[in-house]
Amino acid sequence: MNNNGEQATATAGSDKIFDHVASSLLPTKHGEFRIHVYQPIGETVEHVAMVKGELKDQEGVLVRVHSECLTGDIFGSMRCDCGEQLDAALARIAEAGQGVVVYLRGHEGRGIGLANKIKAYQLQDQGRDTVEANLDLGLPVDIRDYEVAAHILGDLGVRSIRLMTNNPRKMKKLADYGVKVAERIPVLTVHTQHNIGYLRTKQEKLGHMLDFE
Ligand SMILES: Nc1nc2c(ncn2[C@@H]2O[C@H](COP(=O)(O)OP(=O)(O)OP(=O)(O)O)[C@@H](O)[C@H]2O)c(=O)[nH]1
Ligand SMILES: [Zn+2]
Repeated sequence: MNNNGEQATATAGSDKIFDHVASSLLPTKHGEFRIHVYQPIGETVEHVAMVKGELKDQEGVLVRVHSECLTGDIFGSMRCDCGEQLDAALARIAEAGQGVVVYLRGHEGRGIGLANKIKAYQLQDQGRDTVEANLDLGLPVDIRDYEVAAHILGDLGVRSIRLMTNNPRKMKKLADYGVKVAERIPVLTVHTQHNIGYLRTKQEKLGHMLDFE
């Protein structure tokens, strides 16, 4: 489907990697968006693009590529800043009148899944940081891939993006998949006693650009 909900097929070159399976208007507390659902070929996971305004052939489109975080996005967990970042991104896009949040399912826990993330939280309560906890579980620190996000942006027709992120790895991966990242826009959220350790580890071990002591 294109931005107006008409049927289309997502391809990059000749390699079709997903079906664009559904699209509808979606009124939200940030105003009206169009929601698009994408399903990778042969998978059951459903990714989402929340689109505001016309994106086709546009330069410098505001984009948030957001990794699913059930605890933060849905339940308002204060262990991380995901929910706050998602809300801030939707608000900023609404204010600009144009942009998209690409919401990546299957990215939970930086790719290790919900149960493993919760196991990691338990280890964090025993003093490990977010990186050490994954390693203690015998799991990689971050196995997220952004190819599908790049294809979704291609399907929406954006020419270049202003990416709302603090994560340089995400920027590089998207660029490696052919997305023209014109600018990075920091997504700064409030530090609390609950998330300060998580944010500090992101800054010190994962290279996130977070400007605090
Ligand atoms: N394994 C693990 N994953 C976590 C933890 N806290 C949050 N996450 C996951 O981390 C993902 C969010 O990634 P982050 O590294 O926080 O941020 P980012 O999206 O890479 O970068 P930004 O664009 O700057 O937000 C979500 O999928 C969360 O479920 C944790 O303690 N352990
Ligand atoms: Zn989170």
